[in-house]
Amino acid sequence: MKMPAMSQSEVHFETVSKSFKRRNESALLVLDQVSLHVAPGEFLVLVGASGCGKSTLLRILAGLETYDSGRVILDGQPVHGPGADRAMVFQHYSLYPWLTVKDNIRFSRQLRVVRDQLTSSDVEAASGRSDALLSLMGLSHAADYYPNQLSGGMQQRVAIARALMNRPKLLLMDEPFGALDAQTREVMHDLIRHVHQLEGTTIVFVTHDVEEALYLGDRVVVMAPRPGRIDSVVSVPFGRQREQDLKATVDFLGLKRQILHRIRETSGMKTNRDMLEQLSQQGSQN
Ligand SMILES: Nc1ncnc2c1ncn2[C@@H]1O[C@H](COP(=O)(O)OP(=O)(O)OP(=O)(O)O)[C@@H](O)[C@H]1O
Repeated sequence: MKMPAMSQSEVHFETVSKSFKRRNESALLVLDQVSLHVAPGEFLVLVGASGCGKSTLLRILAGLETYDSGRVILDGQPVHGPGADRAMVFQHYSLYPWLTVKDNIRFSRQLRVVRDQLTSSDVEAASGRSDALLSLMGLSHAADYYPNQLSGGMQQRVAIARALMNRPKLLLMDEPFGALDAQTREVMHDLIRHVHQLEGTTIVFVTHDVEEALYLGDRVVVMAPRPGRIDSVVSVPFGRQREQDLKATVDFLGLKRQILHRIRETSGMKTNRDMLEQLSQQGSQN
């Protein structure tokens, strides 16, 4: 199935800083002068230890969070709030339980049609788009199901289809597969890569899973915590045609090890062996 190519966003973070005020404590500097460029059509993945500011960076780009200084430029314009040019997919599926799969996917488009006072042919075009997305996501047979009749992987496919419905130029994904089992995640990885190739939209994707990051991304940005900053950027050298076997290759495993090492180094996390030794010492003292 061929779908019309979307336009693709370009993003510049320019020395962006963000802190959160805390009651009875000094403000928490969550992002410290972060600069980052996301090229049009790029699949960029953010990884890093818990609390290093990945979700905050994504939410700023979505326009859901403010920032204190610096600039976030999306297609030449500063970001000051959410917009129809961006769509976000979260870890939890957040579908409307009272709507069928088909209506969940069409809902945001219908709202837009009403708001923009578009014509009935726009509504028809929206139906064509939702049918195409249902087919792309392998959900045509489930168009009339309700969310509680779907597995987690199916629900997340609906959420992705819904996000794509308005042809966003930028798709923001915050650990979208974090709640799925390993097998379903693999299926979703190939699906989202296929969607990216077909639709061409720029994607910024947050994950804890380095294997997922390397399998999906054109580049992997490693962030470091306290304060949140960019530690390093890895250009993924595997081309865009990837298959699951790639994950077992020496080159893939080498890069994975290198990134995991950076995450451990920057987070100050102890290794498993350090922790086990500490626990066994505590055990022998008791
Ligand atoms: N609204 C908020 N108010 C106060 N502190 C916040 C708020 N949102 C996030 N934080 C803090 O900012 C820091 C960065 O949070 P963020 O969720 O961006 O990190 P993350 O890298 O995505 O973490 P994780 O991988 O655990 O999801 C954390 O210390 C978090 O507790």
